[in-house]
Amino acid sequence: MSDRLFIFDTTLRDGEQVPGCQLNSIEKIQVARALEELGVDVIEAGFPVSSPGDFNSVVEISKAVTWPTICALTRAVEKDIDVAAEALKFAKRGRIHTGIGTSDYHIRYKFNSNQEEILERAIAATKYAKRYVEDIEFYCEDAGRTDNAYLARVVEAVIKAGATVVNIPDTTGYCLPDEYGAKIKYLMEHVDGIQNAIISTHCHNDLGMATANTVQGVLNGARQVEVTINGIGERAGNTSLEEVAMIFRSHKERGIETNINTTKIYGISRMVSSLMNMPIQPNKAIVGRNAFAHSSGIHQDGVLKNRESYEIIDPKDVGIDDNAIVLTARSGRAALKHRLSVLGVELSQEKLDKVYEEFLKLADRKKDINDDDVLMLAGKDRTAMHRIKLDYLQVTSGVGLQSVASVCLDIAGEKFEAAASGNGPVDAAIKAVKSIIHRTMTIQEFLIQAINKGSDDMGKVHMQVEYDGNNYYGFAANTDIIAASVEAFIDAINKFVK
Ligand SMILES: CC(=O)SCCNC(=O)CCNC(=O)[C@H](O)C(C)(C)COP(=O)(O)OP(=O)(O)OC[C@H]1O[C@@H](n2cnc3c(N)ncnc32)[C@H](O)[C@@H]1OP(=O)(O)O
Ligand SMILES: CC(C)C(=O)C(=O)O
Ligand SMILES: [Mg+2]
Repeated sequence: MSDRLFIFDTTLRDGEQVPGCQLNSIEKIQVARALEELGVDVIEAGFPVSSPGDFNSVVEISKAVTWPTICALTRAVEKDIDVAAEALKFAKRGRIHTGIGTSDYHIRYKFNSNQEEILERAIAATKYAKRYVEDIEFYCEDAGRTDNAYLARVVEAVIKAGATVVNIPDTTGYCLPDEYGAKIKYLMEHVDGIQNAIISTHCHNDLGMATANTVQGVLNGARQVEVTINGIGERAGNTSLEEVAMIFRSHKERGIETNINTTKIYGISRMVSSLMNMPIQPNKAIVGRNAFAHSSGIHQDGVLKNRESYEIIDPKDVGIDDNAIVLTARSGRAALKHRLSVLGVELSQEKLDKVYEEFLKLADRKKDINDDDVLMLAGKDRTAMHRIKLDYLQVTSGVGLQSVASVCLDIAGEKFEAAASGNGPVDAAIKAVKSIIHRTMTIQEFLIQAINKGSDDMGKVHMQVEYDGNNYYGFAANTDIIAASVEAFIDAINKFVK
């Protein structure tokens, strides 16, 4: 029998506290709907007393979302609780999340108070919130640095006062995993009435231990975890939802189940990153660009033989189409052969060895080896299937001269000629091609690179052409860089002229 772990997402509250990550109501609704689809149990939608905008977002999210509980944060202050209750009035299931700092740091310096007074304020706030909604969560802020015996007294008192969930935040990310786990265990064993409430974790990542602490909390009895997409949150962030969901999915033997549809993880991760303008570090677990990318030969060989040699998660389980075999100077023949085979090229071992030698020379100079590079090294003519081909090109250019180009295109076996002048030889040749093709196309990017050193070098051209609202990519390599430019342009055109 598995135990159900409730997922409380606070991307829109703790996550949104991060400088530069503020969202407007429309964006918050978009994220809230995606969280609902992902299968979270609770969405912490905001801190309504903090501003009219945040109040309005909680109202609108409450209307937009159907089944997850909508939670609003407050201080242990009556006005905050009144405003939160008002903001939650459209929620099908509303929760008020109130609380106060319980560590000596908070009691002495933030509140200039003492433990008994804080205990009274905690009870009063819980009772006050209970007048509005049944579901009350109480947070003991800085519980990570709160003495366990006092913490147990507060937890017991707020459960008696009506709290349905008690949150034990490691607000400053200070705890070690065994220490945090022991804290939860202590509460499970010492609080009278603990069975009447769910214990929640809320861990920050200041020492990079948010996820480890959360897991220890769960293994010692917590049944709700407070998490964010991509681990976004105050300072170094919160525990990331995707990590917790995948940890318990990967370790079924621990008997913990969530309602998360993990195949939605990657999509919402990208959405949050782009709406909040918060890039994801490439090596971020589960959702980083490199999380399923293999770039060294021994790993690539192992993965190609059996994915599980180097992958503990199937990328499809988190909504990523496939893993990536990235070709670099650390790749071996197995990876090169695989990429060529995906591109429809099969080589004998002898030819593969030769191409591999050239590949290594190129990869030492160029970090990113793409399909076009690989095909070029294998000596494959990518243009064989093209409908439009460059038949001939003649250009006059020089200092003090107007550049003029004449081109002839072979379009499905028929020849078309044109000439044009331009601002340089490439411009003249491109204009001549355009006068034959008659479509509105714009060159968005144009990159010329040398492959080797020396004046007899091949020039490689990458071009991005915009047509009818879409971007098409063209590539060509030639010792004549003007010819390479025109060929790259024609390569891009062949992608939309069928
Ligand atoms: C750990 C966390 O993430 S907690 C959530 C953090 N999020 C936020 O703070 C965002 C929203 N905050 C806000 O919009 C504002 O801070 C408000 C509206 C809550 C309060 O604004 P102000 O009235 O101007 O107070 P200010 O922010 O300067 O100071 C906070 C006050 O709340 C008190 N306070 C802080 N936490 C609590 C609490 N849990 N319960 C009761 N009082 C609290 C502080 O002691 C301080 O009171 P004081 O001025 O009497 O010393
Ligand atoms: C408001 C509380 C739950 C919080 O965010 C924290 O303690 O980190
Ligand atoms: Mg927090």
